[in-house]
Amino acid sequence: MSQSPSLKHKIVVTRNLGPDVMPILEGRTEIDLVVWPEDRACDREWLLRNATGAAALVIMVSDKIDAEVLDAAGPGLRAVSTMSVGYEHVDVQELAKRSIALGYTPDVLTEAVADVCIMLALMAGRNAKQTSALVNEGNWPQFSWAPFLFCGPQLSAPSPSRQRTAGFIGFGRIAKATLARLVPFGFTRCVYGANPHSTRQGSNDDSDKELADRLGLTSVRRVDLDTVASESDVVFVLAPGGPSTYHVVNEEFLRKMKKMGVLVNASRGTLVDSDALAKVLKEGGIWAAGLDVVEGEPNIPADHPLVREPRCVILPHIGSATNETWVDMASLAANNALAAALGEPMPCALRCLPQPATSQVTDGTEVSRDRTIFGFVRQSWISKANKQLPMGNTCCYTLPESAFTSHSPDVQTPDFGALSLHPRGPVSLRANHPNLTPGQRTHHDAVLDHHISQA
Ligand SMILES: O=CC(=O)O
Repeated sequence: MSQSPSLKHKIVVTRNLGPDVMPILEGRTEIDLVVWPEDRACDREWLLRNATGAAALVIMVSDKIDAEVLDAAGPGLRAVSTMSVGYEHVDVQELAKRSIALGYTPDVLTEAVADVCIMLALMAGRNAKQTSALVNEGNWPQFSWAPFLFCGPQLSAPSPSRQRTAGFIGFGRIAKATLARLVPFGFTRCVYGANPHSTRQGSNDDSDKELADRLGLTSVRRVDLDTVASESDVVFVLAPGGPSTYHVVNEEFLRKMKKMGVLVNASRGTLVDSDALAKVLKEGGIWAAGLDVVEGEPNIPADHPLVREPRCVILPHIGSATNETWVDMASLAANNALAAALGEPMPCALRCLPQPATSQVTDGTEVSRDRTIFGFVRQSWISKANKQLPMGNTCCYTLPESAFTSHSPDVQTPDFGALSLHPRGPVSLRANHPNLTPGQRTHHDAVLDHHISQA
């Protein structure tokens, strides 16, 4: 049966996802697809205008999603789907308040970003910026084979007695994939820390030991940030952005690093204080820095203090930019949006946020406060349902408090501690839909639509 246009689910996409991926959304008769038509970052005004009535938004890191956009979209918005693993550009608390889910794209980019971490460590340590510039400027003849000119610290251990230590701020999937790449370079030790505001203390000795054994390392240790700074030959910054990690790499941290140390940041620019880094580089406090991200990007002018530092290699946030990975990320972002719009569970949703696409119907007893994320009900649906649903059996929906008070192991951020805005406990609804049986997972809007059409 063909659907009338007004019943179609609107998906707004802020950047054309290319010929390999757009067909996932194009040609779906149930979808009203609206795509930003230009080959540049989407204008906010366009997004505000076009978001109206959307069931899902597919967005890029360059799109800021806040209350204004969510207001513009209206109560039908079920999910925001970002083509990224990071989501600092999305106001997750605002999403949580409105029970809007967030789709994102972890895992598929892990290897590509880990590759770039190694590339940046090598480029920064080995003077790639200055040396390639002199070739590009036609100055090779002046510098040919001057002894020690452009020497830098060797990434690989030059001998077994000179062991290398890798340091990480943030120790999630990308950090571990980067660490694995460092083993053939002769790195034998790893120290890692989260951020100074984290409430999580101490190592998980078992998993650290298991990782060390698996990779053939002498040790993997969770330590404080001072130790990460002082013991590491290369410090990799691979933690989520946001207020809790803002400027964790500040002048104090940098001053504790080894003079031959290299700093690599492939996560978010806000974790590193750019002015402090420029100052410490200029004064020789550390050897070099390799950055895929800079605070304030993409508006980094040519006279930015870090751009002017000869041993600061800067890439324009291309950590995940391989053909394979971007197709995978774009496909996942499109599939997340499609699933949410159709009322199905997203293939990859942020676990700390409500999952409005599905809910667990119980027999009326409170679902235990376990880690399940099913069962959270959209506030808009509850009020709509209370008005419109006939009364009958009781369905309870529970809020998993733990989802808001503990951190997802995926994201390792304490920001979610702040998401305690939802512990409003189980919500009871009365409905007499014949298909609502205890334990069943169903889709709110589908049930509601059914009721309305039966009424
Ligand atoms: O930075 C890129 C991402 O978050 O995917």
